[in-house]
Amino acid sequence: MLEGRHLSVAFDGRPVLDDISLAVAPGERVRLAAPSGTGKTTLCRVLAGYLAPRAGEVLVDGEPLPKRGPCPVQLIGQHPELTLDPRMRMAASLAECGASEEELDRLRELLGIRGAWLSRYPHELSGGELQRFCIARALGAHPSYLIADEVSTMLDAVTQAQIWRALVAEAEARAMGLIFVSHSPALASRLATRVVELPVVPAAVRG
Ligand SMILES: Nc1ncnc2c1ncn2[C@@H]1O[C@H](COP(=O)(O)OP(=O)(O)OP(=O)(O)O)[C@@H](O)[C@H]1O
Repeated sequence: MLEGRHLSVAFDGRPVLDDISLAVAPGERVRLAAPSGTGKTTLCRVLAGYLAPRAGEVLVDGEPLPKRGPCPVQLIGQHPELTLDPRMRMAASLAECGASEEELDRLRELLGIRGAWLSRYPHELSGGELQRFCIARALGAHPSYLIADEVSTMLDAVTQAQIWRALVAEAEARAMGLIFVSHSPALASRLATRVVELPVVPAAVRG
């Protein structure tokens, strides 16, 4: 079980998340829904250990996220170009996730990553091509929970469908919990097994 307990976050003294709790079970596909600017990305970052909340805790099977080693919660964001080291060729970036060669071959096949892309640098690939690498890296780290924050916003419909097919197949095969943010109602209703509505922090609390 992935749990966020009583999470609060403020930026420059302005509360964005106020006492949010949620729990996601293995195999669930939970959509985080809320208006733009409400704190969905912020919550994703907290749940994956990228951002420390000012109050509350994140637990996986009752334990805090590890400080070292592969994180059981992997986050894929909206900006793959910001995630990858611009000085590393894609093959090296992909290998960083620690998966075996056999597993990397399988993930490349699953996500339609072409062999010719491996010797390139990030700036020599399109956003959609880069995103496939980010997804492969996240899956290669064998997370128990995967958070996908608007991962397919920049992709055409065919690529979007291919990537989501792959993500759902992996999630089902591994009983991996999936938390996702998508502004596409059609995609969201097809994928989600549950929807969590994030409350808008009222102005009185925001100050
Ligand atoms: N590092 C930061 N410093 C200051 N404010 C921030 C920071 N990150 C996010 N915010 C603010 O926190 C609020 C929530 O942002 P967040 O990106 O989590 O919203 P969101 O629900 O994901 O929005 P969208 O649907 O538009 O992507 C916004 O008002 C944003 O401007």
